[in-house]
Amino acid sequence: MTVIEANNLKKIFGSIRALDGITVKIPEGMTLILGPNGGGKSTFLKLATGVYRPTSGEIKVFGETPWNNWKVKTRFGVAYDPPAFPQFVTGREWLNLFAESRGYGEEEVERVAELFEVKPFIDKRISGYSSGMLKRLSLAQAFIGKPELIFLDEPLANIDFDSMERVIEIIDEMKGKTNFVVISHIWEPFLPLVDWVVVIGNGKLVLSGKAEDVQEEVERLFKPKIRRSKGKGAQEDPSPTGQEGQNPASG
Ligand SMILES: Nc1ncnc2c1ncn2[C@@H]1O[C@H](COP(=O)(O)OP(=O)(O)OP(=O)(O)O)[C@@H](O)[C@H]1O
Repeated sequence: MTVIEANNLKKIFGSIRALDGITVKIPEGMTLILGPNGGGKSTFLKLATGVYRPTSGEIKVFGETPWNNWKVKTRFGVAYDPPAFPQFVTGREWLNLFAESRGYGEEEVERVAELFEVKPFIDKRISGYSSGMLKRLSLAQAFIGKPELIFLDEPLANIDFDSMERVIEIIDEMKGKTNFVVISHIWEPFLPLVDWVVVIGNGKLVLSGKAEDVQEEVERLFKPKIRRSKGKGAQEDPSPTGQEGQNPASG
């Protein structure tokens, strides 16, 4: 089944062609959207979630146009990047309000707060949250009510390693019951879970295909090739302590 379908989708901001005619079908399961900075990934997500209206063309989620469509919006959860919240309420107040708008109560807020370890700071005002806390709050919000589809924009950004593992585990546990569309520059941890990959660059569709079929291409395009300079002062093989030639084990 197709979950998201775009036909010649365009979004233009003044002179910027953020999306320049994307035609793609995203099937059920977990989809990873990749691409260079400024390529149009977040714009695609905001069109899919009804934040933006297409300049031309169309996008459909569950067969419906998300712009101005409150009903279809209740069928998915979203965590945007960067997360945006009102500043002068607490995390709990915000999550309660959001849950209530979807017909859920405080128990559901407790569940997602537990899931993403938001509880230690849930009663503090959001204005005092660190970027990692904001990210965890945004993830908790996206999972309220176990929606049929969850969009996550950079879910691993700004969170510590333990939280990263947790996010991957949670998605793994929910896979099969929930569809995921994830944008992430840190994509390797997701590879074992991914069914479909979409690459958007320069406002255009670069590729779209089954994860197993495009994995090599994705690695070729996005695997970081970091070369260290061998110039003056560079060390071939630094010791973990940084004390070259003073390894206590060597005497
Ligand atoms: N609201 C906006 N107003 C004007 N220009 C915008 C707006 N949103 C995005 N853009 C521009 O559209 C282009 C695509 O941006 P977008 O955020 O979709 O890219 P991205 O692939 O998500 O990038 P990144 O990996 O850096 O997050 C960029 O040139 C960006 O500056």
